[in-house]
Amino acid sequence: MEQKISFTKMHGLGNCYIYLDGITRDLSSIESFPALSHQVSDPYKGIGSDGLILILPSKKADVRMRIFNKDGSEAMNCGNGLRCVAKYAYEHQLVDSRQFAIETLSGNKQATVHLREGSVEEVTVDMGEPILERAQIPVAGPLGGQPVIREQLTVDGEDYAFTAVSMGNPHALFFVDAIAEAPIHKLGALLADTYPLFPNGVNVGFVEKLSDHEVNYRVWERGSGITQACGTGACASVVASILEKRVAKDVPVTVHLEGGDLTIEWQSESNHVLMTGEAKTICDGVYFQR
Ligand SMILES: N[C@H](CCC[C@H](N)C(=O)O)C(=O)O
Repeated sequence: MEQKISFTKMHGLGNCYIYLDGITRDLSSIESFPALSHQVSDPYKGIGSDGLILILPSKKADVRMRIFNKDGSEAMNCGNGLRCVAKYAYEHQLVDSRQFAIETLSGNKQATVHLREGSVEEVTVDMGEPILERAQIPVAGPLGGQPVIREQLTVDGEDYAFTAVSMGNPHALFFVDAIAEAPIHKLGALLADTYPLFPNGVNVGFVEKLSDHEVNYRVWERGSGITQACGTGACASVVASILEKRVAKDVPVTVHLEGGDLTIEWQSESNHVLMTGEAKTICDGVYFQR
């Protein structure tokens, strides 16, 4: 039986999701969110997106975000999604302040978001602490709390080095001399979803340092493939750049992504990572699920 599902399509730097409001609407008639994410993400038979995001009531924070990739897998966090949830919740009066907390599945439990004064399209998110312990990211291999910094990886006879960071979701960062030459298709397709070294899969990122406060970053996302932008990945790219001593802490770094720029800062005092960038609404609509 067909059911009509109201949605809002939003993006952060071109990383677009279908957002369902589970606070003012009842989503209990939807049988499977993973299946719905796969359906709506299809650009020809669905709406076209990088996945599905639910805005839900929370017992621990002001609102709760759940995020599903194109392939239906549920992720622990989504930076671009957090900025768009912040915009949606404020504009739809689901919260009564420009600053509030959003619960995610991330180990950091919740992110604090702040809509910049005078704007509903510029959001700063306190993403909490990066997770660097190998087993927590997770990366397979010797147990222990050591961070994974410039670990060697040989693929088809080619040697690579990566640094691994979790922002609640796992990222492997490869530094390249020129982002245009990053082996994003080769390593993305191989590592993102079923490679044994990454038991939960991994978002595969490529970073080119441009200056002490500027990097280029591109990504093949776990569960969604190449996207225009990845907020948690941009955070991970700056953390990895600092771990590899390419840039310094406490410096706002401009991360240039395919879809635009984010400003990321890893602060020494709090050990938290701050992310600032846009959040845009594309359209409201009704999806006919069959
Ligand atoms: N594909 C990611 C989730 C989406 C993250 C990204 N779109 C962001 O903005 O952080 C994962 O499976 O961990």
